[in-house]
Amino acid sequence: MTRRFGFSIHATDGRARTGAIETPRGEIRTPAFMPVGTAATVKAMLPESVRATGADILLGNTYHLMLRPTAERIARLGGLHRFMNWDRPILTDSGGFQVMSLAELRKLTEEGVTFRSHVDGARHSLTPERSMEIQRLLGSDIVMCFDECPALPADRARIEQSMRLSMRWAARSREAFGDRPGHALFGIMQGGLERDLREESAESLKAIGFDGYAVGGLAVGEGQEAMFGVLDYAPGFLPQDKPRYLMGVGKPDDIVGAVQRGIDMFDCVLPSRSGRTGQALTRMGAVNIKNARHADDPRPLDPECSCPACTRYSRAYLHHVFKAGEIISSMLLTWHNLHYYQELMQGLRDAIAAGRLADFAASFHARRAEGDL
Ligand SMILES: NCc1cc(CSc2ccccc2)c2nc(N)[nH]c(=O)c2c1
Ligand SMILES: [Zn+2]
Repeated sequence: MTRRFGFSIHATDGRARTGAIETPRGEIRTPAFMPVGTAATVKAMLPESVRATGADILLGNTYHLMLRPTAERIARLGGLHRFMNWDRPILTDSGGFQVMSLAELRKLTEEGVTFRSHVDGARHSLTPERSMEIQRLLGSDIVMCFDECPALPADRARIEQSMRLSMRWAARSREAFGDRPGHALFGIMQGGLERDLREESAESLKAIGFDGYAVGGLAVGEGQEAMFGVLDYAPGFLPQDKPRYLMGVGKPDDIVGAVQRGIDMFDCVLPSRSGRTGQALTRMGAVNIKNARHADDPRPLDPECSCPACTRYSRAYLHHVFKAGEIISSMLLTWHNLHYYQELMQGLRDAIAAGRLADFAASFHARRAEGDL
C-alpha cells in the first residue's frame, strides 16, 4: 500500500489510455467510472454492494455535506470514509457547481459565492479557501479546485471572464490546499466551446501544477457532438502523464467516445437516478421496466448480465415491484445499472490493453438498438 498518490499508464490505443491511480486507500483502475454518493450514500445501495459492482472510488458532494450534516460534524465523527463505511478512495467536488445549480439567492464575487441553503434557507459562503477546508475536514483523497461553471447559453465574453476567475480560484485553491502527501488536488479546465480559451485554461493550470486535471464546463446542455468537438482537442492540452477527469459524464456512449479521446475518469448520476425511475441500461440499450409488455415476461432483464437483478429475478418481478413502488425496485435496478457501467469500464480497459478499442466501440454501437427495448 502506497503512502503517495501516483498515476501509471499500462497501455495506450490511439489517444486512449488504460492504467491505475495509486492512493493510500487503494488503486483506481482507469478508465474509471465513479458512482456518485451525494449525501454520503450511493442511493439505494450498501457500500459493500457498490464495491461488488466493481467500483474502486466514490464521489462525495461538498455542497450537500456542508449543509447537512456539516463537514465539521463529519470530521468530529472520524471523516467521510468512517462515516459512510467506505474505506477506498473518495473524490469530492468543490461545491461551486452545485451552488450554481441548486442554491437560492446566489451572489458571485471575486472572493467566492454566497448563497442560501436549499435545505433550510440559512446563509452560507464558499470560497476556494473554505472549499479546501471542507474537503480536508471530509478527508477526501482527491480534492477538486473551487471553480465556476458558467450557465449556458453564455457569450464568449462571459465564458472568458468566468474561465479567468476560475483560474485565479485555482491558484488560491492550490495555495490553501498546502502540502498533503497521499492526497491529490485536481485542477478544472474551463473555457466553454472556445478552443483558445480551453488552451489558455490548460496553460494556466499547468503553470500552477496539479496531481490531475478535470475538464469542466461540458455536459451542460451543449449536446454530444459539441462535447466531442471540444474533446477532439482539449485533453491534448493537458499533461499526458496525469489523470484526466471529465466531470458529470455521462451516458454509456458519451463515455466510450470520451475514452477514445483520452479521458480517464468519469462520474454521472444517470445509472443510479435512472435506476430509481425504472430505466435499466443494458448492452442492447435502455429498457423501461414499467412498460406493460414486461408484466408476464419470465426472462431476465439481460441474460448476459451477472448482477443479482439479472441472475435471480424476472422482468415480470422487476415490473411488479416497480409498479408497487417497492424499495427493492430501486435497489435491484440501481445495482444492475452500476454493474453495467463497471462492466463497460472493464471492457474498455481490456480493449485498450489489447489494442482493439476501435473494434470494441464498433460492436458497442452495433448492439445498441435504437429507442426503447
Ligand atoms: N455537468 C458537468 C459538470 C459537473 C460537475 C459536478 S461533478 C460531481 C458531482 C458530484 C460529486 C462529485 C463531482 C462539475 N463540477 C465542477 N466543479 N465544475 C464543473 O465544471 C462541473 C461540470
Ligand atoms: Zn444486470
